[in-house]
Amino acid sequence: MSILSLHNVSLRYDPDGEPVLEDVTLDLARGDFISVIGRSGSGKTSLLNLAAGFLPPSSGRVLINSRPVTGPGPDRAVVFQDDALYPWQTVVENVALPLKLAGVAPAERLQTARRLLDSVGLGEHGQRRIWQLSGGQRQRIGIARALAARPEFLLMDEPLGALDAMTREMMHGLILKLWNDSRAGTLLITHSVEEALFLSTRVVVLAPFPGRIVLNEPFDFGRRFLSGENPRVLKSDPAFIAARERLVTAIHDEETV
Ligand SMILES: Nc1ncnc2c1ncn2[C@@H]1O[C@H](COP(=O)(O)OP(=O)(O)OP(=O)(O)O)[C@@H](O)[C@H]1O
Repeated sequence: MSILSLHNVSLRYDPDGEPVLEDVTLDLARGDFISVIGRSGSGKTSLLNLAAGFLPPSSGRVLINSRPVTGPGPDRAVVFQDDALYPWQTVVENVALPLKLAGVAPAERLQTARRLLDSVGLGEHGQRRIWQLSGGQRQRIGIARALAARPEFLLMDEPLGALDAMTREMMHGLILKLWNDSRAGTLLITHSVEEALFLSTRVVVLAPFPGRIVLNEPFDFGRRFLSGENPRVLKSDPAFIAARERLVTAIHDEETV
C-alpha cells in the first residue's frame, strides 16, 4: 500500500527566521481522506506544498513508500482554489491533458476523459469551452482532470473556497464518491470545520507560529454518508456536533493536547 509520509518535518522560508512548520509528522495512505484545518498562517498550504514536492523541508523527511520525494510527480495530483484550466481548450481536452502529457494515445485518453466527465455529471459539456461554465462546474473539471492520470494521492488546497454553500454541499457528495472510487489518498486543506469533519477519515488541526499539529483525530461521517446515511441527519448527529466543537476549540485554543 502506498504511503506519503512527512517525518518530523520543519520548514523555514528564511533560513535565519522562525520555522513556519515545526516537527510535523503525518502519514497519508491510499484510502485515507485527511483534512488539514487551522488558523490563517498556521502552515496548511506550506504542508501541502511539501507533500506535493514543490518545496523541500528544511529538516525532516518527505517520503513516498520510504523513498524521498525530490519534486512533483504524476503519483500526486494537485487541485487549487483557482482552477488552472485552459480556456482555449474544450472541457474534454482539459480533462485529457495529463493523459496527453503521459503519452496515452488520443482515442484512449478521450475515452477516459469522457468517463470522468460523466462521473462528475458533466458528460454533456465535453465540447464546451471553459469560459462557458460556472465556478462549480470548473472545479468539477479540475478534480476530474486531477484524477485522469490515476494518481495515488490527490492534494487539494481549498478547492471549494470560492463556491456558494449549496454548490459546496453538492461537491461534498461528489468528492466522497470520487474518493471512494479512486481510493486516491486525499489531503484537503480547508477553512471549513464542517467540511473537514463531513469528508474526512482523519482531521488534523495545525496551530500557528510555528505551525504544528495540535489535534489528529479519526472520523467516519464520510463513510457513513457513502453507506447511505442522509447528510443532514449526519450533520445533526450529537457526535458530529460535539466533534465540531472539539475542532473549533482546538483551532482557537493553543493549549489543546
Ligand atoms: N513563499 C513564502 N515565502 C515566505 N514566507 C511564506 C511563503 N509562503 C508562506 N509564507 C509564510 O508562512 C506562513 C504559513 O503560510 P501558509 O500559506 O502555509 O499558511 P496557511 O495556513 O495556508 O494560511 P491561510 O489559511 O491564510 O491560507 C505564513 O506566515 C506565511 O506568511
